[in-house]
Order: sequence, then C-alpha cells, then structure tokens
Amino acid sequence: MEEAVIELDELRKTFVVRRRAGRLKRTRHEVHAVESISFTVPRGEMVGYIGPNGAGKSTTIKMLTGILTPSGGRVRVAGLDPSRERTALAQRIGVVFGQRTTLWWDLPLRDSYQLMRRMYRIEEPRFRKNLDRCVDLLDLGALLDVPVRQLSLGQRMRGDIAAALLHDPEVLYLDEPTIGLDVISKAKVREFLHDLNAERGTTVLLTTHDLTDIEQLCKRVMVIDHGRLVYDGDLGGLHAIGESERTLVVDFERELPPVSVDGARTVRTEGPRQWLAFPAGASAAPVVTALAERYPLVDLSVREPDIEDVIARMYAGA
Ligand SMILES: Nc1ncnc2c1ncn2[C@@H]1O[C@H](COP(=O)(O)OP(=O)(O)OP(=O)(O)O)[C@@H](O)[C@H]1O
Repeated sequence: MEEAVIELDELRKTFVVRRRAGRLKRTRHEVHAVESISFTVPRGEMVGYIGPNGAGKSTTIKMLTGILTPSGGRVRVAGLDPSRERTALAQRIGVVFGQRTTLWWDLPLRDSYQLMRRMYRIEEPRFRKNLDRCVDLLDLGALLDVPVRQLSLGQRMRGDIAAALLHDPEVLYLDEPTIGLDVISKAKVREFLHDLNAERGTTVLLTTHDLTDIEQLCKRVMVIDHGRLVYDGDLGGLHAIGESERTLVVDFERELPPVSVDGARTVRTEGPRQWLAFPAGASAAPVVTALAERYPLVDLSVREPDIEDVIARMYAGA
C-alpha cells in the first residue's frame, strides 16, 4: 500500500466566540469550523482542497502545520503530531500563503533566503543547490537584489515559493498561490509546481479558487463545505455531479436580441455583449463555429466555472 503522508481521522476544530448582547452581557457561541474530517494523502500526490469562503480550508491547513490545536480527532503529517511536534514538523513541510509573505519586506530576496538558511539550519551545499534550482526555474535571477517591497505580486509569489522549498520539504501546503497573478505568472507558477511534484515527488495540498489550477495540476480534488468533506474524487466527477457550465462571453458588432445556437443558451445580454452558457464537459468549438456562421462576431472568450458555482450546482443537483 502507498504510504500516507497526511492522515486526518475525524478531525475537528471548534472556536468559541463571545459576542456582546446588550451593554454588559456577552453570549457564548461555538463555531464548528472543521467537523469530523477524515482523509489520507499518499506520498507524492498533488491534491486540490477547495470550498467556498468560510468552509474551513485555512483552519484545516493551520491544524496540518501545527499552528492550531485540534478540538478532537487525530492528525499526522509525515508521521508527526503537528501541534505537539511543531518544530520537528517545520523541517519537513513548506507553506505558501498567497495573501501573505514569509519574506522580509525591506530586505532583498537574497538576504531573506540567507535568514531562512539559518532558521532552518540548512547546510551550505544543499542551500546552494536548492536556491540555484529555484532561481533558474522560477526566473528569479534578476530579482535577487531587489527589496521584497518593490516586487510585483507575481514576482513576490515566485520568491515565496522558493523560500518555502529551500529546506527540501516533503509536503508543501499552498493557499491560493495564483491569486491576483496575471496569465503568464500563473502559467509559470503552475509549470514549476507540476515539475516539482513530478521530479521530486513532493506531496502538495493546494487550496485555490481558480479551477484551472486544479485542472492543470491535480488528479484528485477534495471539496469542503461547512467544515465537512462533501466530495473526494477527480475534477471530472465534480463537474458531472454539479453539471457545471462554462460561459462564452461574446462581443457582436452591434446590439442583438439574445442569440440562439445549439448546445448553448444565452444567460445575459448587455449592449453588444452576450453571455452564453454551455456544459463544462463540452467543447466550445461547435458553439463558436455556429455563432460565427450566423452572427457578426468581434471578439469572444471562455470563462471557466468558479468553485462557488460548481459547489452551488452540486447541492442544487443533490
Ligand atoms: N480564530 C477564529 N475564531 C473564530 N472563528 C474562526 C476563527 N478562524 C476561523 N473562524 C471561522 O471558522 C470558519 C472557517 O474559516 P476558515 O478560515 O477555515 O475558512 P476558509 O475555507 O479558509 O475560507 P476562505 O476561503 O474565506 O479563506 C469560518 O466561519 C470562520 O469565521
């Protein structure tokens, strides 16, 4: 059997919050952020961990890193109990939060990496090797002497990914690694993660709102909602359950009544622009051909369903 690197067994986290109720009174509420989640991730797998806002994703990741202590259940990462053995675990995992940086704002990237080397006690040859590899594959050469605050979001994200990998972690948690990035930066980050997983066998748990990240990187996706695991399988299966749709955004030469073509339906019109929905599993080509034959097209683009949409449909169909 494949070795499990991440193991969760009926893991729970409840927060107690006190709210003001009147001038002096405070009432006590329990927030069940994670309610009995169980799953395992074998070594070398790259898994998507998705769900709507407030579903419990960050709380799970915080328990996997040891930042938060579970209220119940069991968690093991690389054979360690994260909250009890947090220091030992830190040597085995890497974490990247898209919305925050672990780098020193006023220091050049190079100096941040030196500080990481000391914090993680990485021997010089290993540090050199890993840094050279990241600099090469993430295109960081020209940025090493730039203070972090002067980097663009995409450059900073690449810098953060490198920082998380200098100590050769077996497991990498990525929380929204492509958020706010342009198309080229997204592609660069995805290609790097793909190669990292393929070449080094790093186990990756990826949280994202961008379904294309999952499509391009993960065979397996887990969906969490209201603190519970509601799906564990491949993305195709998720689309099938949710009967999700992609949207063709079409600009015509002039304002038209809602157009009609086989395989798609107009869901919105605004001036010369119309939005046509079609099944996510189908090709856009026949719809585009039919449109081009019958209507004066100026431009078009395809919009992927977002995760909220897929999950909402999953419930609607259930
Ligand atoms: N420290 C805390 N104290 C009280 N409630 C909390 C705390 N942290 C999270 N929560 C609550 O727990 C629930 C799950 O939050 P969590 O941040 O894990 O969701 P998420 O899936 O990561 O959401 P997002 O996609 O918005 O980041 C939410 O209802 C949130 O308000």
